[in-house]
Amino acid sequence: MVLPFKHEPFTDFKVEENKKQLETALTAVRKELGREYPLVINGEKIYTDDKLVSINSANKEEVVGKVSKATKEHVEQAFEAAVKAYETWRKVPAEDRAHVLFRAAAIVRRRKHEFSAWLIQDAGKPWDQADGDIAEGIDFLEYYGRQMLELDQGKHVEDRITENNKYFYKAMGPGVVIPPWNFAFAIVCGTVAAPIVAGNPVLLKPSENTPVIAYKLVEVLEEAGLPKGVLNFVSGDPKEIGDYLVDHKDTHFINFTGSRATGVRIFERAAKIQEGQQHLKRVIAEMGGKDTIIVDETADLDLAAESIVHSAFGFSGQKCSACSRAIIHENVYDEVIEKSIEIAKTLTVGNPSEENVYMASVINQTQFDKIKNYIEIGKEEGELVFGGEADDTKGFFIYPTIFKDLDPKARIMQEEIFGPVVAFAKAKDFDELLEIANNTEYGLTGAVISTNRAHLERAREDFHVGNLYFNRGCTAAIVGYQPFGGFKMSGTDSKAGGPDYLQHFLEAKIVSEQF
Ligand SMILES: NC(=O)c1ccc[n+]([C@@H]2O[C@H](COP(=O)([O-])OP(=O)(O)OC[C@H]3O[C@@H](n4cnc5c(N)ncnc54)[C@H](O)[C@@H]3O)[C@@H](O)[C@H]2O)c1
Ligand SMILES: N[C@@H](CCC=O)C(=O)O
Repeated sequence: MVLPFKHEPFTDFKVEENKKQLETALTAVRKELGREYPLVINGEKIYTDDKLVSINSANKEEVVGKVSKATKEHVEQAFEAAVKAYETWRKVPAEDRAHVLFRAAAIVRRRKHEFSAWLIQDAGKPWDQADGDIAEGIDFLEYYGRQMLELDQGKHVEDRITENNKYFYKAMGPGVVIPPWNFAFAIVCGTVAAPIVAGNPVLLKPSENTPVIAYKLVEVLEEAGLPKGVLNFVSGDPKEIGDYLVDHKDTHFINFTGSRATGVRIFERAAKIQEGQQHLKRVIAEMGGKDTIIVDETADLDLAAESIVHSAFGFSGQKCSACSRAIIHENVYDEVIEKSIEIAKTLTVGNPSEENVYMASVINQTQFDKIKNYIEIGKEEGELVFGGEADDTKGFFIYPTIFKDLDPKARIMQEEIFGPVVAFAKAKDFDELLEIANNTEYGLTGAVISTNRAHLERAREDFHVGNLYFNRGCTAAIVGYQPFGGFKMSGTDSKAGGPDYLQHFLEAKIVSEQF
C-alpha cells in the first residue's frame, strides 16, 4: 500500500534551522571538491585517465570534480551489460522495481541539503532553485513508482464467450538517457527513473557540464538496491560517444532533453536502421523554448510584472520554460515595463553558495559569450532599458537585461537565448497578442495575464504551447500537477511527470486465449 502522491514541499530558508542545515551541507561538500569519479558499467567502477573537469561557474578556479570519460569500448561494454540485465530486470515484479524508486526517494529526502549543496556547486543554482530541483527529483521517483504500479494492472479489454483477453504492458529493451545540465538532478532523475521502473536497463550519458551530481544519483540508486547492469554511467564527450550511443543497434529508445539542434540530430539518426537491429527506436526529445507571457489591458499589472520578471530571471533564464518574450497590450505597455524594471532592480546577483542570492553565474564560457552576443544584437534590434552588463573575471555573470520595442520577427524575439534577457513588444488587441505569441517555431510554455474570461478561454484553445498558465508565470511546473512538454520544435510533448509518460518506455501486448 503506497500513500497517494503529493509533491515534495520546498524548504523555507528563512527558518534558521533550515538555513544552518544547508550551510553545514555546503561546508561538507566543499571538503569533497576536486574528487575523482568513475564510470559505472555492470556495477563495476572504472576510473579512466582522461577526465571531464567540472568547474564552479561562479568561481572558475574551483574544480567541483573530475569525472571519468567513457570511450566507445566502454559504451560497448555498457550495452553488453544492459542487454544481459534486461533479461532479468524486466521479470522483476513491478512492485519491487517501484520500491527501488521509493527507497531512492527516501535516501535523497534524508540527504536533501547535501544534494542541494552539490547542485549549488556543480550547476550554479541559488539555494531556492537547488532545493526545487532536488524536490522535483524526489517527485519523479515517487510519481513514476506509483505510475508503474498502476500500469502493471494492464487495461480492461472485452472477452467473448470462451475467450480470455489480457492487455498488458512490457518493457521494451535497453536504451540511452541524454539529459541537459540545467535541471542537473531533477531531469537526470526523471529521465532515468521512468525507463528503469518500466523494466528497461539504461546507459546514462550525463551533461559534460554537470556530471558530478549525476554520479551522485547513480550511487543513490545503487544504495536503493538497483541490480548491477541496470544503470550504466557512461559520462563522456558527446562528440566522441554521442552518435555511437544513439546509433547503436541495441538502443531501443533515446530519452533526450536538450537543445533543438542536438534533439533534431538525434531524431534523424535514430530513424536509420543499423545492421542487426530488429526494432524501430523510440525518440523522446524535449527541446528548447522561446516562451511568451502576454498581458492584456484588463490585467493586474503588478502580477504581470512579477510574473514576467521571475519567469525571465529565475536561475538566470536558464530554463527551457523561461519567459524571454513579453507581449503587452499598448494601453498598459509602458506601465508594465516600468513595473518590471522596478522589480528587476531589487534582484541580487552573486555567488550561489551565499544566502539570498537571486541569480548566479551562467553555466560556462560558451553560454556567457552567446548571451553577451545576443545582448549586442538586442541593442541593434530594440532599446536596452535595463541591465546589459556582463562580467567573466571570476565567474560567468550576466545581469538581468530588459529590451523594449522589438519587432516580433527580431532575432531576440525568435531565437532561444537561454540567459537573463527578456524582450518586450506591444500589440493593439488580443488577436495580435496571440498572433505574436504563436509566431515562433517553438511551443513549450506560455502565460496569459488577464481578468477577461473570454480572452482566457480563447487562449486555452489558440495559444499553441504544451504548458499554458493563466495569471502566473510560465516556469515551475510540478510533477503530477502540471506534466511538462512542448509542441512544435520544442519536442515530442512527452509530458514528463504526467500520467502517460511511462508508456514511452513500454510496449503494449495482448494475449488472447481460447478455452
Ligand atoms: N523541453 C524541456 O523539457 C527541456 C528541459 C531542460 C532543458 N531544455 C533545453 O536544453 C537546452 C540546454 O541544455 P544543453 O545546453 O545541455 O543542451 P545540449 O543539446 O547542448 O546538450 C544536451 C545533452 O545532449 C548531449 N549531446 C550533445 N551533442 C550530442 C550528440 N551529438 N549526440 C548525443 N548527445 C549529445 C550533451 O552532452 C547533453 O548531455 C536548452 O535548449 C533548453 O531549452 C529543454
Ligand atoms: N520544468 C521546468 C523547466 C525545465 C526546463 O528547463 C519548469 O517548468 O520551469
